[in-house]
Amino acid sequence: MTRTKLCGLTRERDLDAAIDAGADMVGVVSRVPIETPRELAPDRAAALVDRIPDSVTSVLVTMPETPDEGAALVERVAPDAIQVHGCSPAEIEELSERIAVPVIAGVDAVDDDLDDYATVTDALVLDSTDEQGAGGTGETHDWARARKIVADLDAPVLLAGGLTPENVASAVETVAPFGVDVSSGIEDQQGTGTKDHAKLQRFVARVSGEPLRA
Ligand SMILES: O=C(O)c1ccccc1N[C@@H]1O[C@H](COP(=O)(O)O)[C@@H](O)[C@H]1O
Repeated sequence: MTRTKLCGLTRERDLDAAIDAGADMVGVVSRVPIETPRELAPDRAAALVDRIPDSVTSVLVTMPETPDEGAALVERVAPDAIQVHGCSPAEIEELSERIAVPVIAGVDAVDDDLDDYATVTDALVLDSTDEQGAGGTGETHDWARARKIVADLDAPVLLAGGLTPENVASAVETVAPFGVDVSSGIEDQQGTGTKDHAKLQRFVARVSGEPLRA
């Protein structure tokens, strides 16, 4: 079974739609040093996380400057897992030692040090990142290379980067990841930070291969 993570949720109604659609994981973005419409203040991120039922994994997506900053944000937002972008393996190892929740590393699919991340994290998000390591770019990457990474790495890999309801079934077939992760591809217009509920339902249905829920 391929897990589905729907990310960059900014509104209660989008979060509820993601949960109703059957997402396994849902993500909120907070404290990132880039311009993104998906960024929430920590208290707002905490309020959304508080709404998520135990059956769905809440993921805090962030780009901490230091492990201390990441640990403080986890304490404030109280997610089930933290996804960090732009961190070195050493910083991730230090963060893991300070918190009680799993750490997911957001990494660029073209990097060649992914083994170093796999040894210190609970999972990887294999993404198309910008020069600061941020995701949410809406860009796909080389899925043939991604398939090899998934097969070779000793850690669960979530495939991200430019996934949409239209291409996700093909991505799953080509890459065979542990899970898939989407943000901009289910927005009403790319880059708005608000989700199109029909798109997110279609995305989850295409991953599971099940007919759309009523
Ligand atoms: O979404 C963002 O703005 C963001 C900012 C900083 C770090 C990560 C971010 N998003 C992550 O990007 C992938 C999916 O991106 P997309 O589907 O290509 O838009 C996902 O893991 C988000 O958590």
